[in-house]
Amino acid sequence: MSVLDEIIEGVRADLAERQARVSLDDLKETAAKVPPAKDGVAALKGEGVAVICEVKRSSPSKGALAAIADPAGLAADYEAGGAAAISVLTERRRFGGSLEDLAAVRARVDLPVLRKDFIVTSYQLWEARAHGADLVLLIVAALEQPALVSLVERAVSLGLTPLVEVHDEEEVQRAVDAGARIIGVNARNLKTLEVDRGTFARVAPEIPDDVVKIAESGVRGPHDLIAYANDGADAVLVGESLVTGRDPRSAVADLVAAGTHPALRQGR
Ligand SMILES: O=C(O)c1ccccc1NCC(=O)[C@H](O)[C@H](O)COP(=O)(O)O
Repeated sequence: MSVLDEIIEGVRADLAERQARVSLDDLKETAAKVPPAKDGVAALKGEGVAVICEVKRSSPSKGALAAIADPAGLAADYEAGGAAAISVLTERRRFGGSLEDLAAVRARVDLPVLRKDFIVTSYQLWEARAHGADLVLLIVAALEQPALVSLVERAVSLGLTPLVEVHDEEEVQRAVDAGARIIGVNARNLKTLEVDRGTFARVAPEIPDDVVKIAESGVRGPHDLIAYANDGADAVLVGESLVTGRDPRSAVADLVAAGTHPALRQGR
């Protein structure tokens, strides 16, 4: 069984518990009271390279990263540093996240918030909306094509912006066919967990011009952002280096400064 399969097995078990506790009707009722979702595409397609900052306590590849007792406080620091959006890992077993983290972050920041999880059913989309998410991650490698198409459509119908994650050229085609307007190329191989920063440069040319391109994983600092930007990234998604650093706010500010530097614009 691959790491991805193992993660999804755990996600399904946790999901079954939540579904037994909270009916879909109740979730829909809660979602109806939440303010409308913010436009994820608009937030990520600005002048410079947008920086999406992640709330990430642990990971399958690295184990424990940071305790993050106050995820909303961390998100507020990210916002003050100039983040374009906040990614909240809500998977519990491997990443130490929760829907409570998502709701807390939503209540604290004005930025678009991404529910980053392993979404396999529309129930999880309703959960995302009910807890205030604006965007949701859909991983092509985790979904058969009919399920991907239906989750993209359902997400959009709920006002959510899907960020569709790919790892190779074939998955780009599937994401485009499913109607993705934002595609994230994850440099982390979900079978080996190794990060290959060259993945974005190989895969991004297959993504149509009108689709927002996000480089995910492996950003250690401004030099990695600049490399991804030179390969065509509209945005980067950063977790580990921010949560393990001493000053997340200034680390984000450094990334944002690099992403808006005039010299970068000339080459794009
Ligand atoms: O981070 C992992 O080990 C991981 C393993 C398996 C599936 C997903 C995983 N991470 C999710 C992400 O995509 C990253 O959290 C995100 O791109 C940020 O990456 P990084 O800046 O390298 O923490």
